[in-house]
Amino acid sequence: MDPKSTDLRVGVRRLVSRAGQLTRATSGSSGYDLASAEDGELIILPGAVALVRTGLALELPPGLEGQVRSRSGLAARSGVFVLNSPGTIDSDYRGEVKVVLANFGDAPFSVFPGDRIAQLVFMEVPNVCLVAVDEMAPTERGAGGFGSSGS
Ligand SMILES: O=c1ccn([C@H]2C[C@H](O)[C@@H](COP(=O)(O)OP(=O)(O)OP(=O)(O)O)O2)c(=O)[nH]1
Ligand SMILES: [Mg+2]
Repeated sequence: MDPKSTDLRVGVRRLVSRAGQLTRATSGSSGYDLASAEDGELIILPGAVALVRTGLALELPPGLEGQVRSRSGLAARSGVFVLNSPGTIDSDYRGEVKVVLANFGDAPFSVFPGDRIAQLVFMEVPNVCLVAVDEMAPTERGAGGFGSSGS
């Protein structure tokens, strides 16, 4: 795809030859699919969690993060999901992107090299200026939370 002048440059480094390419299933997909770069089958037992290698490292520009999100098909069909979804890939991280994959299903789940196990969505992180305050503007919700609006 030809880069447009408005595109944010994201460097992608493949750490191992078996690492997949970051691609989107369709041009309208939000997420780039993350595939397993483990060197063999990985079996995640029911109730277990595995840290799955992607073999990829990213160079994100300041102000951009990567969010590691579950794939709904894996969640709906197998009960397999990204435990910490959305996982945060910090812009200053230069290590390997890994996926914390949990199996909530009732059967062992096999991950083979190249299997698409999660997706990566790029999101802009606004710069904020934190200011200590003693008073806050009142709102209708106030301190209500955790079901305060009813079931
Ligand atoms: O699903 C994830 C979540 C994080 N990371 C990597 C990239 C991220 O920049 C780094 C730190 O993530 P996080 O801040 O969530 O972890 P932490 O427990 O706060 O560790 P740290 O103290 O290193 O920030 O770990 C992943 O590869 N996959
Ligand atoms: Mg952290």
